[in-house]
Amino acid sequence: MLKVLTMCPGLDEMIPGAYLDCHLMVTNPIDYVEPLATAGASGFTFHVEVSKDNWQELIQRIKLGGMRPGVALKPGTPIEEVYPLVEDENHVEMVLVMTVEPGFGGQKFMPETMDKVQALRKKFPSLDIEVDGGLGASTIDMAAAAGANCIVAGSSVFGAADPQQMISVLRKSVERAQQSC
Ligand SMILES: O=C(CO)[C@H](O)[C@H](O)COP(=O)(O)O
Repeated sequence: MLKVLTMCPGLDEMIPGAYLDCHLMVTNPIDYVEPLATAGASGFTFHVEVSKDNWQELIQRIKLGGMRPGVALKPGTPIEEVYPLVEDENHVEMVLVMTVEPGFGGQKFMPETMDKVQALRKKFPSLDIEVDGGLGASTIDMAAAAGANCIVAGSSVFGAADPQQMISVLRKSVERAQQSC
């Protein structure tokens, strides 16, 4: 069980123009909508596993807070669980397919999660699909080919001798995959 929570009000002003993509691995995401809106978050991604009863209200509140709603799912959660949230009139704008168990950086990419990315891309050709966990030079092509277009990368970028070059490797892989569609 993780207990660490850090909010940084005014982050948007400290890094002007940055897209602040906030993924909440918490039990009650609705409690954090207002604090994150105040902190200047751009995107608010909640977990489908804890939002079965209130995702419609959550999406509405996130939008009212001026943020972009996204939904995340853990490796063991079937992809079908997010379909209603993408298909609803008031829908999420991004799906985050976790490619490791949520919790910590530095874990090993789970290739079996790519079936979910593929299914999602086939059903929703223009949806933003994010992947998070173990993404780096040796795994990015798999994720990009499956249809992911938003990449969360920690260890591979911050541990690289040249972080900018690593970001470019990740970006080019996604661009190549998109061109070959
Ligand atoms: O927090 C995470 C899991 O909950 C992520 O996997 C993390 O942010 C990305 O780290 P890495 O690229 O090292 O896997």
